[in-house]
Amino acid sequence: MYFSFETIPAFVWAFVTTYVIYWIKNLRISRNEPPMVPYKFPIIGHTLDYLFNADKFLAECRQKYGDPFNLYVFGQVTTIAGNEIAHEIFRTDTFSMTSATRDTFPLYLIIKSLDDPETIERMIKTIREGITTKLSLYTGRMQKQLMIAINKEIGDCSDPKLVITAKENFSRMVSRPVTDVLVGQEMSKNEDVIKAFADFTKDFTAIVGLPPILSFIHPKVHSHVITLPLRFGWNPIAKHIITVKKNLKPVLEKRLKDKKILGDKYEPPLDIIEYLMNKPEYETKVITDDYLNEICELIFIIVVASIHTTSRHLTSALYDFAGRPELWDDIYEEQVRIDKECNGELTSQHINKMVKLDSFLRESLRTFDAVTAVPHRCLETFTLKNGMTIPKGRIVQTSLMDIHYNTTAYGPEPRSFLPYHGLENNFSASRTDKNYFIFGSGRHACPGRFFAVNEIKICMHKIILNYHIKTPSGKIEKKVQVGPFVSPPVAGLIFENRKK
Ligand code: HEM
Repeated sequence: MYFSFETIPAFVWAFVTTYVIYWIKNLRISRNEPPMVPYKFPIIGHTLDYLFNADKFLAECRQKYGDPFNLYVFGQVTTIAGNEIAHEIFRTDTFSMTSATRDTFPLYLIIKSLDDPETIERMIKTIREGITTKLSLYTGRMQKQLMIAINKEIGDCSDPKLVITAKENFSRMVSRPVTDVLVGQEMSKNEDVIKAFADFTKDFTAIVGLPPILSFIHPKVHSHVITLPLRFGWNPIAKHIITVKKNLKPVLEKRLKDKKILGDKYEPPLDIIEYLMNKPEYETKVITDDYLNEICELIFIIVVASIHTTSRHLTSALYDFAGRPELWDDIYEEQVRIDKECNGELTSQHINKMVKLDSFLRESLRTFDAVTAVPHRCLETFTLKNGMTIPKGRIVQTSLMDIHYNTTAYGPEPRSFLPYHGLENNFSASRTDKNYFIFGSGRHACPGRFFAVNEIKICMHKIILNYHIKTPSGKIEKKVQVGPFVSPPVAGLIFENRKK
């Protein structure tokens, strides 16, 4: 094709015209839709308010326009659902979280089986049958792994020690029991595997976690550009999968061999790889590369869902504890009493007795401060009970602030930390309800929440028993707010051995 500099203006005009047509078309709001909040600047819409003033801005919109309302953010109309509407969105399969996160978190490019809806169903079943129903059998092992992790990552603090939590040490802490449960006790001794699981999500997010600036053109442009390096073979996180595959292969082969030799006398280890090997769809006589890939992909999807989430909330709960000296004695006393009762060997019953710690954790999860979370895409035009219509393709963001800080459920000061609200109202940390969406809601509510809450409780129980914990400022440390997203504080925590 002939190309000259004279053709450039033509290209620019074509681009601008296409874009303006797309923009006008995209902004067409049908009659029964939630109200569109007015904005000053075309194309930019509400993006700046959403990025730099999300909490206050959304609260003002909610007050003026009710629940739900529409914003124009990063070139897309987005519906914001709060405490009156969100449970309707979460209750129906017409809205999908998997579809909504496809463009912003394209994990399917690394883990190909994610493209098959059956994989998600299989994973959820695996978590429910292989972890949640067996949770009591894992307690001893989780405790052992967490003690190893605490000694390694925090260690002896005869003198006060500042531990920088923004490093990976807390995800390694969480990664140990997860490794034990997923790939077995033998592999949980392997530091490379623990590191591979701990670092996988962080490394993936580092590649794809750019602000969706190109979504102003189209969300697909953003997702295609951020994944370019992956598509062209630069895949720095493949090394984690290779590490796990290399170490997993001999373990699976030994299990197959033992089963063959021992027959009925074979004692199946309790872990997810054994659970999978006994499922008809994973039955095999030989560990081929395809087989290894299939098992590894499922394991890594569980890793992505579990480690980063749990370690963020463990870290945040430790900061919440460290910044509130008025709670230290009360919660410590509960841990001492339970420790004496179980002689240092926790069982599920003992974890259930940590009611103050559980209530404290629920409050830490409630006040985590993410403004919006858990986006869902509308798969078919949907009419809400109030008669409003959400069109096909629309992304609906959940206004966690509106749900978690509503005065009807949490009283006149819903933003204050109410450590025993859960205990007084019989709401455990893992129980979802319409005023507590940290684990989602409805049929797709997080299936790993019982495991996550147990892991955080065991870890906090052991840390509180062994250390005094303070913040460097002696006050409550601020979380890191980036637009509507939030991360735990980064000031570090000061640990000091308790005198026994
Ligand atoms: C504190 C830690 C965790 C938090 C805050 C968390 C939060 C969430 C949320 C908000 C959802 C979306 C729920 C919905 O759409 O209604 C979810 C889904 C999910 N979570 Fe978790 N999660 C955590 C830990 C875990 C763990 C440890 C596992 C695995 C062992 C896990 C596995 C999953 C899976 C498989 C889904 C998808 C469920 C579905 O689509 O049906 N999560 N999680």
